[in-house]
Amino acid sequence: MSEPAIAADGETAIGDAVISMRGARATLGSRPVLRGVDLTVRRGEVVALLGANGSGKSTAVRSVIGQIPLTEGEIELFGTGLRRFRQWSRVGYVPQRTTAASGVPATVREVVSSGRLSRTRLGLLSRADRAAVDRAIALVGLADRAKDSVGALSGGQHQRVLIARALASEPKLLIMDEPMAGVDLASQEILAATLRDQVAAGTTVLLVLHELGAIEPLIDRAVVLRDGCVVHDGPPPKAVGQHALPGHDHVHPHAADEPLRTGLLT
Ligand SMILES: Nc1ncnc2c1ncn2[C@@H]1O[C@H](COP(=O)(O)OP(=O)(O)OP(=O)(O)O)[C@@H](O)[C@H]1O
Repeated sequence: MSEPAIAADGETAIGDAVISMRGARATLGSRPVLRGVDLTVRRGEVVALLGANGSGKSTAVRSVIGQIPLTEGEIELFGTGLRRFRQWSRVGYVPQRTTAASGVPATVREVVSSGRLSRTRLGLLSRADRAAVDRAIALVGLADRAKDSVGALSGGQHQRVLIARALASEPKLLIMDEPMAGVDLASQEILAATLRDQVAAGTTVLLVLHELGAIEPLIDRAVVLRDGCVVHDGPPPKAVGQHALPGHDHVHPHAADEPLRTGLLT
């Protein structure tokens, strides 16, 4: 692959790959979970990674951030091979939420501040760092809860804290694993608005989603995985009828003439 062009501001030029995954294979236990995945996300794009339970979505994004090693294939972030990539403050990651609240007795501000550490020297937050933390907390609508323990928050508010933590480093690339899962409607609307602001500011976004829901209008492209392989890479599939209802765990894609088979149903 050719070297990406470098714009005057030192960023990769518009249209260049921020995430480039080629021929990715990964195994968990003895199970091949990624079986040759190609995934490119260009600067400024919002890409949804869709697919049925167990199709490999979380494994793909966790490989992108170096949490799961590939057995074959290559990953580049901002044009740099993952092994040499060090600029983690440019990447915000929101993991799949497993519990409503963590057992750690930390306040909202403490958790969000931890997302800023990659920007600091020796882990000391400057006045500008603290301002960025407060901005991230305000973005997700939790300014009045900054001193509260995260344990006292609802599931949706907890998810907003995790997103504020990812935003605290003012990342150029935001990767979120099912950000809307188990989140109440009010929090979903706040999250959709937060994401809209990030996209408007030019942030590149990769989202693992079960359904497109409130963020559908923001999505440029959808990549659908099935059994660890890409079965669709193109316009987001449209949810129609019953399948547009919240809680429905898959999406029917419909092309003009013939339904597009993404394998989400089987
Ligand atoms: N540690 C592990 N050891 C063995 N298999 C695993 C492990 N972790 C996950 N798996 C399996 O790997 C497959 C892919 O998991 P992954 O979490 O990437 O799927 P997913 O598409 O994100 O699914 P979901 O929508 O349920 O989050 C699943 O079948 C899962 O059971």
